[in-house]
Amino acid sequence: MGAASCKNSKSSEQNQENANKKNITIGVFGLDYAGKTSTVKAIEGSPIKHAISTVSTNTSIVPYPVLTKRDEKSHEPIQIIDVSGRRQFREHSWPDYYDKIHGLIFVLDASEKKRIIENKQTLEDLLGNDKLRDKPILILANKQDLDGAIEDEKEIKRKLDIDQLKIKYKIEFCTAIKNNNKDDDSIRKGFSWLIRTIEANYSALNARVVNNAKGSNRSKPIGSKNDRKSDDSNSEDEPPTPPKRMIIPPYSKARTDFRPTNDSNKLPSINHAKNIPKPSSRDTHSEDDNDDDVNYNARVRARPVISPVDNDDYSYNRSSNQANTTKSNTLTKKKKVIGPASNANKDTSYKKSNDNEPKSYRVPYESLPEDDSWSSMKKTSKTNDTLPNLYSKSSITNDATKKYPSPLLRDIKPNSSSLTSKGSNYSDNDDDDSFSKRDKSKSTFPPKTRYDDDDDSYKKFSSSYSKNKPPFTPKKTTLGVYGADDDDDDKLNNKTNHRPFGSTPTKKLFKHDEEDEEGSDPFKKTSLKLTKTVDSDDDDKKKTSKSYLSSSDRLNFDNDYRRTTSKPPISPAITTKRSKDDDDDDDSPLPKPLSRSRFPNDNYLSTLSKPTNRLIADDDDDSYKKSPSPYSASKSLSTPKKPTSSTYGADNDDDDGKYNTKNTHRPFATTSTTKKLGRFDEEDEEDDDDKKKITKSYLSSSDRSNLDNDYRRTTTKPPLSPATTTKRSKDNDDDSPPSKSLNRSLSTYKSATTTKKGDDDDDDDDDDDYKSKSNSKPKVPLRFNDDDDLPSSSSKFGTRSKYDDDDDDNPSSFSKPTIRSKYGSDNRSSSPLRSTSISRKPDDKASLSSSKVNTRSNFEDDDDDRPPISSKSFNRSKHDDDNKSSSPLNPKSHSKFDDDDYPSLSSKLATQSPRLTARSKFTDDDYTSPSKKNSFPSRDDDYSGKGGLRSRIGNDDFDSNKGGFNSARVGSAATQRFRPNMNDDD
Ligand SMILES: Nc1nc2c(ncn2[C@@H]2O[C@H](COP(=O)(O)OP(=O)(O)OP(=O)(O)O)[C@@H](O)[C@H]2O)c(=O)[nH]1
Ligand SMILES: [Mg+2]
Repeated sequence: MGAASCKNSKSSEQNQENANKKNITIGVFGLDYAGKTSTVKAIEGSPIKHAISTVSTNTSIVPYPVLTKRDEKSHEPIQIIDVSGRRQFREHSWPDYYDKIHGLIFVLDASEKKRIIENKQTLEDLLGNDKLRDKPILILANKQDLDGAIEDEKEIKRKLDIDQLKIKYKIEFCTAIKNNNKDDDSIRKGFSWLIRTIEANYSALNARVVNNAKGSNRSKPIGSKNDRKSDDSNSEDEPPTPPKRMIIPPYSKARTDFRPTNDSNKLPSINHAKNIPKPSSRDTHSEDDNDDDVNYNARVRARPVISPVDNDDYSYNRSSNQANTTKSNTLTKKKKVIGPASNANKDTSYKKSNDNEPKSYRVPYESLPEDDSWSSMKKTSKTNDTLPNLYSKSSITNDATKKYPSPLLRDIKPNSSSLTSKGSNYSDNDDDDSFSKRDKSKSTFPPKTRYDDDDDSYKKFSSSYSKNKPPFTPKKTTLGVYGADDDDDDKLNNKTNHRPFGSTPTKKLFKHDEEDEEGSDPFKKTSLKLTKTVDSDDDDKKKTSKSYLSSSDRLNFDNDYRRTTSKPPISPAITTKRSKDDDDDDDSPLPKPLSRSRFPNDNYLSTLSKPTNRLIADDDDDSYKKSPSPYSASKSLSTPKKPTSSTYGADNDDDDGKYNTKNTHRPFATTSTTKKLGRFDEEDEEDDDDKKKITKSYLSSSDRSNLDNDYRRTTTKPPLSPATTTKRSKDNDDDSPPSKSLNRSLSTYKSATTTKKGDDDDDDDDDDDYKSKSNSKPKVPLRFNDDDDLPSSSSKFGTRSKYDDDDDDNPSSFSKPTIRSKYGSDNRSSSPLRSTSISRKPDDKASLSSSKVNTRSNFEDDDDDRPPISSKSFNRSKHDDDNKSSSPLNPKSHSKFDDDDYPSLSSKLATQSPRLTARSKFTDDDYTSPSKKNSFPSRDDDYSGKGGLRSRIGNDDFDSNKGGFNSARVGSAATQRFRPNMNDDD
């Protein structure tokens, strides 16, 4: 009896423990380059010095920040979803995770004041989303180590307009990266707060998560083993089935079907470029997608990339956007591209793609360790998450679910937990404290942190928890282990010292696009693959990362590509140029002075100097000119984005109901974490119009970049003469009807000008830029006024205009036009040289990916992001983008997140040499003067950019960074170089 009772009590105790276990999922959001990934690494206990831009989504499992071993037992590890901050991801991928997370972390680059408005809007969108309503949020003002970083909490609150935020939030000032052995404990402190807060409200929060999961057809909580298992089997053997509920956006009808019904679990989420073969879909996701107009030919030939999922997402977004915002312009086109052909063949295509793909690629996918037990998690494997891509039908801003009034306005339900009642959850309570602490720590750097105590252990630990997907199962919730007291942080920290957040290897799912041009079937080219990479060592990772981070490394990659390329570069000039850029070019007799990454614009100059323009050579040029721009239509459809929180309706409490409903309509569909846009069917080539559409819609920056790469390989034709390019740009001005987009852009320009007249400072900049382009004058745009005082013109274009200020901050860039132009064009120019014929070697990437760093993104960035140099694309990006933003018809249509905003630098530079020049100058400065920001140049305001032209310009820089450079970002270091120091201006 005694034994039995003891046993019973023990089992009951275990049951209780299990019941108490909470599966918590945290989403990490923020603009690109904010430091999200770095933050996650820090939470994992393995801070890194250089992070690589995330292409899709990474899922990490970190140990619960426990105080005691018992706590450890009683808690499930925490799943952290690290998403890409790129605009397209923000719009299309982020919403997929909103209903799966219990809380979120918003990371912003506090040193990048130029993007503060963008941060504000992004945060606003997040908090305004019904799915995130009342979910606690930790706001991390990152990069405090950089000069000019906002250190004042009040200032942050004011700039982010969260003073009145009713939800539970906390602001922490942190430095996510390793900073000279100075550990910043604020991240973990904030994280602990977040977890505690979630636990305090776990029942309600988890109910929403679970309900949402159930609501979806494949409703299964994230990490559900069984589900994943079944899903996997399906994914392997069965063709994807269309999502049950599809919203067909006007332009993307054909495509919508195409999305696989796989569960998020089953579908691989894509992460870092390292796992993805060069031609991979990353491009599609790149922010630069806006430049879709870019060469259709290049795309089709060089690299068909498409993920059905992505397309679908876009379509979804688009539909939603149409209702509310202007964001989804390019997306629709993309859908078209994929369209019918894809539908017809989709099932078979999938299979084909799988069959055709190299086994090596398939293996990782098959071997997805979904069922890995916890022990397996401890393996040092690093995998990208398999997080599900839910169908996000709404963009961040446009989410249909956003019915609720701005979080700022709404009240929060009282939390049952003591914590809540205590109010500790609210940032106010902790803010001062934390802030003061932070200051202290700052002054007394390095502050003592648990890292300090147990660096070794924690480091070791970091990888131990990696798991592809945690076997999360919703369990009965109880009050958080943590007391109401927020002060637990210290304890937690202490604890954590001994038990640092284990890093979790992430599974990386990616779609592998075969470059088989043979296959007309787009699907054929696209395949979803799950790659599991095993990271043995943090050190190794670091090493790898370092190796890749350098621009030279990128160059190497490029070189590798080139080597792979069967065709030699066409023009010696180009070769020279290239050789210059690429350190690795053994073949090139020329010296390797600078890394391309550093001087993105080099190509540009070279291009100019070169007689021929690749774009011209393209067969599609004519068509492109003639082709109507579907884009414009889509744009016209787009509606101005909701500007502020005020827009949000009154607070609704129906979350659950809505949630469920939503879920029903939006089942977890997707799989691949990464959504990739841009899919090219060779069949499409037949139709010029289609081509055009496709090009526009699909040419994300990444795609463009890819195209570029492909281009280089394949392109046999020399680039057009600079004169031609210039002419083109001029033509645009002249109202020459090259394309609707151009016309539009033109009109936009005009309208912008008209509207702006008198606003030389802000809006005129755009015009100036435009003019300058045509004139080839590197004129420094007036637009670069400081931030916040945007003139009315800015308002026209939306919030972005506000960011114009930032640009102004970088006047120096203009002063250095020459340099910039020089470097800016590198990517492009090089691209044409490359011949498409060379199929990308997955191996290349694989090899790269082998580096445990998040190199994947790097690779993709490098190769893929490079936009093709086609003049079309340039013109288009420029004009289209501008048009959108500045279109008089849709004055506000320009959503801050428009893809256009991220036109590929190269594209713009190519065609708009004059403008580019000005731009380039700007960019160059940024690039050239990284010193301003400790080699962490802040990004241009371009993002935020003035709504209209200006933003584009700025964006262009960005794009170049992302598309060209970003894509090229091999390592964070390289990235840093690329990133313009806009902050410096401030
Ligand atoms: N100086 C400094 N640099 C940082 C800090 N945190 C991140 N970085 C750098 O900023 C760059 C971007 O960091 P990531 O962690 O990749 O940023 P992210 O938000 O994940 O960016 P995406 O994945 O592109 O969305 C990298 O070069 C990092 O090394 C910081 O606290 N201080
Ligand atoms: Mg990242």
